[in-house]
Amino acid sequence: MAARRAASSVLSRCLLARSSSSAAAAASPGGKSALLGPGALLRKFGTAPAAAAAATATTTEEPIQPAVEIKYTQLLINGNFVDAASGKTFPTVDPRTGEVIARVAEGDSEDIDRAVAAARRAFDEGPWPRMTAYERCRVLLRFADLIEQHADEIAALETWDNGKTLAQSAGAEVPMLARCMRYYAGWADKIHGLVVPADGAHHALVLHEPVGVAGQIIPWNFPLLMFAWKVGPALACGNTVVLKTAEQTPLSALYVASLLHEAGLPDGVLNVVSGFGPTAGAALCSHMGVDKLAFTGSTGTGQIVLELAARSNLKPVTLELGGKSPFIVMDDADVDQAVELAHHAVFFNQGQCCCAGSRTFVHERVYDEFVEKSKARAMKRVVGDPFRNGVEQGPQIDEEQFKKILRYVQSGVDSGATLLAGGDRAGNRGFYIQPTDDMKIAREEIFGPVQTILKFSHARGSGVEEVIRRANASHYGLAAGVFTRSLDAANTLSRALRVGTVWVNCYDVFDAGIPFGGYKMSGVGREKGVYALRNYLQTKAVVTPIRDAAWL
Ligand SMILES: NC(=O)c1ccc[n+]([C@@H]2O[C@H](COP(=O)([O-])OP(=O)(O)OC[C@H]3O[C@@H](n4cnc5c(N)ncnc54)[C@H](O)[C@@H]3O)[C@@H](O)[C@H]2O)c1
Repeated sequence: MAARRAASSVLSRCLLARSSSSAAAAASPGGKSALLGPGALLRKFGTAPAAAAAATATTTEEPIQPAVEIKYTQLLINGNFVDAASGKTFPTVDPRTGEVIARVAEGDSEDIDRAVAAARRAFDEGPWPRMTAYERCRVLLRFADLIEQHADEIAALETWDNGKTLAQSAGAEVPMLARCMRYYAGWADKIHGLVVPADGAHHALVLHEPVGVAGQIIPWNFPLLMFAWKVGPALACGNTVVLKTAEQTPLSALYVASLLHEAGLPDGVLNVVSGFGPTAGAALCSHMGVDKLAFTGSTGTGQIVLELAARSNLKPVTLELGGKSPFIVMDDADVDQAVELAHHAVFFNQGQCCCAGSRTFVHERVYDEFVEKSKARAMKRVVGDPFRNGVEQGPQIDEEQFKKILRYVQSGVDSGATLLAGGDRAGNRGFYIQPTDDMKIAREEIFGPVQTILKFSHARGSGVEEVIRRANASHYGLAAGVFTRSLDAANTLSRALRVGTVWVNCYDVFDAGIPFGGYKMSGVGREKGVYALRNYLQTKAVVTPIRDAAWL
């Protein structure tokens, strides 16, 4: 059988459900809660008994050989693929097997120096900021065409290096990369300033200029999308770039960067350095020759990035950080649809999504039905080789993340949970749990396929204060989902939630034109849409006297 169904290996996603007997707990905000978790496929990484059993059950087949050649493993500096100055390399690993796909040049501070120097020259002396905006637009449009021509290879590379399903790479991420590039190509010749009607006889112009050299650091969960969100607006505005990719997923950015040069990008405009955070990443953040930083990753690293930027040259920083997003199901919701949407909100991309709807709040009137159906849906989830048709969930990115997810589930157990597993474990199908909102698993970002289902209540027809308060009781504020038939509830919730995106009766809609970013510790600034252009533009006022003005 191509893809093994979880029904035959239900330990791959356990259900941790709170005992229903406690009236006190049901009445409390922390109410009845359930956890659906982890469905990882990691033959070499399994440790905890439940997850290890699932991993073995789903990975007995030989991995499918990806139909793509690894062409680029060196750093891209000044238009050339080169070795690291140190000569060092590091392995990039197939998350299906733990085996090495390729060894990749390991950039560090010396390579960052080389890349920044190339970007500086390309900005100060090169044609990119000086060519017409329409010419820049055409390079980006040609790049989008090349992405589509090479879509199969790019998608295969992404799935191989990251473990996400090929269906997702080919059906969503590669098309979104091309779409995002066309979106920003369209902006290139529409960036213009203002004329201000100043007091007195002065001609006051506001020019929007490129910032200069942009340093960009991206994570491993959406390597291509993060490339698009960073590189697209920076290049459209006429900047040059040094991009530091995540050490777990260096391959796809190198491939598409080569296509961007084929599309006509001048040398030095985009430099790609593979390497680790504390070495290459920190060097980029601290570099005196970098004029702007854009970072996507965890909140903890974001704090380091901001500090390094402040201590060096005070370069402005955009941060896209972690989340613990609420998904709110009201009592008027169609439960079947809500279950499906909530399932995708949290399990999409193996749960490795900054905006994963990982705190599912469900109204008490539909809670039991919701939990039952969510359990059935999670049990049905197809875990397996991400190259196989029909597989919904591949492996987690690496051993570190896999173990971290299991530790979070264990922390639920340590907080008084009883494990409920299913299927083959007759009579001992999992853990029942009594979690509250204060549990670590309901507060911290797990970044894995673990769903926390929390119960809330309010008298029908009255306000939604309780769920608003609990949903907002987080240091994060990235996104939220609201599932209801009531326009009033949707309007109230979407204004009250302190988050950067509210999806109403939908989730994970990532149009290139819609801004994305976080409140609170989920980030600073916005990416995508017209808002991302602001990150890469300086504002200059030019004032000249007007002699004999016909009008002011
Ligand atoms: N808000 C968003 O748009 C968004 C999107 C995707 C992912 N994320 C977040 O990213 C995180 C997952 O990614 P991760 O585990 O790779 O995060 P991470 O912070 O560990 O790494 C992200 C990037 O930062 C680099 N880095 C690490 N230490 C550094 C340092 N000291 N100085 C400079 N750079 C350093 C890494 O090499 C990597 O390229 C999650 O928290 C997720 O929520 C946010």
